[in-house]
Amino acid sequence: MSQQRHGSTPGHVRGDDAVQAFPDLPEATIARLPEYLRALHNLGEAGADTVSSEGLAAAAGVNSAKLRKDLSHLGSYGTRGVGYDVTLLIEQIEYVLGLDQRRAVCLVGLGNLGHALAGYDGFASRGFKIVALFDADESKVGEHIHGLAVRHIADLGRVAVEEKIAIGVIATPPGAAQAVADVLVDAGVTSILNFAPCVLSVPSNVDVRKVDLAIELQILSFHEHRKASLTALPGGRSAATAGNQEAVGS
Ligand SMILES: NC(=O)c1ccc[n+]([C@@H]2O[C@H](COP(=O)([O-])OP(=O)(O)OC[C@H]3O[C@@H](n4cnc5c(N)ncnc54)[C@H](O)[C@@H]3O)[C@@H](O)[C@H]2O)c1
Repeated sequence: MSQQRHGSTPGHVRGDDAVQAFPDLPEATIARLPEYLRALHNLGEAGADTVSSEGLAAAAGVNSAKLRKDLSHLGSYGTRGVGYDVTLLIEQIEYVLGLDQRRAVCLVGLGNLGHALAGYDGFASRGFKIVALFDADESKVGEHIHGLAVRHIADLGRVAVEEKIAIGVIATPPGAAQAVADVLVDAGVTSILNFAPCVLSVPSNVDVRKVDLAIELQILSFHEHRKASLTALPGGRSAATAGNQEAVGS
């Protein structure tokens, strides 16, 4: 997943109180915090009270030096010989990510992808509630998907205010995505997750994150290409010993 930046202050993520409280938090660290959180939740569910930096790094798929540096930005250093308190660290990361407040999400475009996203449990279990669905196709309006009725995109402005929508997810064809982004922005939504393969133009106070699985596949294709050229080198140097793991979205 990539982030579109806006405005005259590159690197500054706007509209997020938690991040404003940590102005020096590097973007790459922010991107890894959800990985740590997921690993910590799994460890907590497995009964762990504490975890070493090596244990947490392995569970999150990063190296432990990077993890310690990331967590030091939050003022979290763990206890020598004991490690990090799992519950405390979960609370701390949730606070930084602003997950202590439940954020209402709307989804625009209820085609193949939109249907799958609307039924995805992973949003609710991680603190995001899809409160409204919108589409421009009259034949879809009124359809119930996982308990929510699809509304017409023309109602988005009113519903966004009523439901205090914080984040808009775009799952329309790329040709419609800019118009949908404009509607979201006019409705006061300042965070957009864009699944359409296009660049959106938005005001400087709006944050856009883009998800494009095809780009991730292209990056993997590059690694395949590189591995093939390395094994073809004289001496057959293989890259297979140094696997790289990067979360989709980082
Ligand atoms: N990010 C990814 O990895 C990924 C993966 C698959 C698809 N996609 C993208 O997601 C988008 C949706 O794909 P899909 O297969 O679900 O398409 P789809 O054609 O099945 O669905 C698109 C939906 O958007 C609605 N729509 C069109 N214009 C609209 C508008 N102005 N306002 C509101 N709704 C509108 C349509 O009525 C339809 O229901 C596409 O842009 C596609 O390229 C991204």
